[in-house]
Amino acid sequence: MARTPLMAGNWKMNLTHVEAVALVQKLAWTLDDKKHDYAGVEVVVVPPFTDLRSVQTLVDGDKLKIAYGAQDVSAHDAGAYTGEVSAAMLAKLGCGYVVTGHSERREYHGESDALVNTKSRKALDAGMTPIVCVGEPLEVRKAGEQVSYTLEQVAGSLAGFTAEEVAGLVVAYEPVWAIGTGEVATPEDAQEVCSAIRGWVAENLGAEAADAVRVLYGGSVKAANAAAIMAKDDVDGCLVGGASLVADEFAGICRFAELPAV
Ligand SMILES: O=C(CO)COP(=O)(O)O
Repeated sequence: MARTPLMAGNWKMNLTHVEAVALVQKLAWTLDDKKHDYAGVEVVVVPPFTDLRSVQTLVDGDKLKIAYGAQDVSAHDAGAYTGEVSAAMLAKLGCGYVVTGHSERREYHGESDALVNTKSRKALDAGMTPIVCVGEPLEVRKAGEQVSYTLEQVAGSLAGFTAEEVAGLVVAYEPVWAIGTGEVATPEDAQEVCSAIRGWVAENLGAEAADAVRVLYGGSVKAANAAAIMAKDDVDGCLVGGASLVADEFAGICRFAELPAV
């Protein structure tokens, strides 16, 4: 099965809603200007919560071919949870995606696989696609245990999901040591773990789900290295941090097919 490549820009805690509108406009303009027609690539931006309404208005008003999502979601449906944002609120804003279990949330907010599992379930039940993040810290990589470590996160984060549900979702492999460090994993490093994730899905949920689930790589992706990473069989897209804040750079990543895979 041909999986649609997905390029998602995680803006993290950057850009006001005013800046968000300018960036999405420039991104759309840059992609359209190249007559690229997105070449079958799904382009997604993941701004802070406060930007979502403005991005929705722009995307709907100008009928942009850019999807958007949120960086997190509450594990609760509604009620006395000060500061949290529910899946229903995000769905109402037209979010197609929700990032769950980003390593920054796992690290700074103590998010466990069980919590990531609940949040992913909330996103899915509200009709959005979770982008479930997994990946090992440097010590684990140094010990050569990146595959078993990451698969344990996958197993915990996806526990209880059916084969049909997993077929439709996205798993992002983001080795923590490659995030924001300029230290990009080699395409072979990315392929090793992305293929192990697909293998885990095959073993636990069947070949059909494994064939359909999209597995992204994230960590210091730029236009200059995207094509080589995307050339790997089990990498279906990228979750991009810093480079997604610059329209030309992110557009370059989305147009990876036109660039040499060096
Ligand atoms: O964490 C990331 C995306 O979610 C990766 O961030 P960088 O692309 O800035 O390394």
